[in-house]
Amino acid sequence: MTLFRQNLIDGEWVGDAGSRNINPSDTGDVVGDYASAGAAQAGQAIAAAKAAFPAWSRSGPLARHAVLKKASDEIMARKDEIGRNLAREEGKTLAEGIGETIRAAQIFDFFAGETLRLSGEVVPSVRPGVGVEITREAVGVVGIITPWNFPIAIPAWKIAPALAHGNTVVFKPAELVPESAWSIVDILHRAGLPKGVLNLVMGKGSVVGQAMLDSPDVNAISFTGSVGTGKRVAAASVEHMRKFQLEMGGKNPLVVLDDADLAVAVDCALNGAFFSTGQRCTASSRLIVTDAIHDRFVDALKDRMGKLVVGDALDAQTQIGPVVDATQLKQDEDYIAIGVREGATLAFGGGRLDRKTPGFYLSPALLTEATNAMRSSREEIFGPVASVIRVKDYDEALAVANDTPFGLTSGICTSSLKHATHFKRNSEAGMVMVNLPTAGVDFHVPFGGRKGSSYGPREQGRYAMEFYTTVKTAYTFAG
Ligand SMILES: NC(=O)C1=CN([C@@H]2O[C@H](COP(=O)(O)OP(=O)(O)OC[C@H]3O[C@@H](n4cnc5c(N)ncnc54)[C@H](OP(=O)(O)O)[C@@H]3O)[C@@H](O)[C@H]2O)C=CC1
Ligand SMILES: O=C(O)CCC(=O)C(=O)O
Repeated sequence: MTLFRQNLIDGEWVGDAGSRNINPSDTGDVVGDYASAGAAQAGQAIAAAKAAFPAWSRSGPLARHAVLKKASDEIMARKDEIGRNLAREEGKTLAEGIGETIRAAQIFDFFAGETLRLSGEVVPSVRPGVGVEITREAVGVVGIITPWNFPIAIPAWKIAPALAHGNTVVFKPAELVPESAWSIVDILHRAGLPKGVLNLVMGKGSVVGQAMLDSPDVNAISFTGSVGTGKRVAAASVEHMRKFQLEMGGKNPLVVLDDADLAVAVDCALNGAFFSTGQRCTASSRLIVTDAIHDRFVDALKDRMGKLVVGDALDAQTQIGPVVDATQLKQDEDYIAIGVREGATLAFGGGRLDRKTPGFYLSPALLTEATNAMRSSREEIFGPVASVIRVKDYDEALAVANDTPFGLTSGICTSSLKHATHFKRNSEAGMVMVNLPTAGVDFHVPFGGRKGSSYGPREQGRYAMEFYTTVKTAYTFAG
């Protein structure tokens, strides 16, 4: 019998089956059927969150700590099962799926701790006899809209701080990956959240997401996804004068200098560009390589790419799973063709692969002799495709790295302290890596970028409080 999952609205599981979840490694495998909310149900979820807000925002830290800690413990205890489901619905490998599930458990644990670390300030006024208190309050109803590429970690790093700081939530996950989203909502619900505090509205972005954008009762929206949808979130949020936070694309550079350790550089490129099938906003899609190491780097990278095992995400041997769906596969292929038309050389991969099961398998692709002006070097591809751009020296590498509309992550492989230090200071990115892949970040420190990649306060770690709280300054005349 096919699994069927419903939406959670005001503490009740509701809705008829409306959308089917398919395994991208085997399109004949149905993960389950899922409710698909309409605008009316989105409205009910928002109303429930609004009604639940006064009590939840006044609940003490211990009540919030208990729920978040319990959720963390259950996610960790069920990491293999939840991680396997994640790999089955999204297509990242079993190891990546389990790793991401562990990361979600760690995030809930971190924010359980945050509930006990909340603090304010008491400062003397410039006026005698007056005291000033600076406190943080919950924002209200937070709309959370998430993408398909990190089906459990991204919902976790938005939902956990929202709840920890006393907000109520309306959560709309990506339609492609509802099982992971459903699992964490089910776990949090059973962990003891009062009704209405967390509402799940699976459904189409153009319907459910849009209803959230259009509602005056949604006080803040945290969004991760494409630049196009991010701009819609921004425009609608300005209209309603609400807080909003956007995490969007990247065109992240990995600079490889002549003095780099070749093995480290190739590891960083392979991991950053192709792991998770390149479907990370932090992926290294531009490999900017100085002249003297260029040919050795390309040869060594091609050699390693040739050994990558591309296959069914649930097969323990697989290193690169399938692309998430047919639309994304076509986008990847289109960009490879665009790169070649613009003059790059397809030095490795780029073709569809046949495997035992029908799936969206693409051989990781390397474009060489690329320039930074090519569309394939400027626009986010979001697949296992990287371009190598040859430069003469560090100065040119830095200029090319910064010449992009995006600014999420950047990386440099070098043994020079001088260049590493200069790059950390001068890279126009929110996160900078030295001798590390551009993708794969810690869960307890700020995450976010500059320019077209991000808007609003940082996510994750203590810095998340900036978005999920609002500051109040209170003056008291005590005589
Ligand atoms: N920065 C990142 O981490 C990500 C970047 N991307 C980029 O975006 C491209 C397209 O991916 P895609 O999944 O279509 O990205 P979208 O921006 O369309 O999707 C992200 C989320 O927004 C929702 N959404 C869609 N339309 C609206 C709307 N009008 N109002 C409110 N919410 C809406 C989606 O719902 P639903 O999909 O369920 O309809 C999903 O939950 C990728 O190829 C990649 O380049 C994609 C994912 C993550
Ligand atoms: O690289 C990471 O660890 C996180 C990437 C991410 O958040 C994303 O691709 O949306």
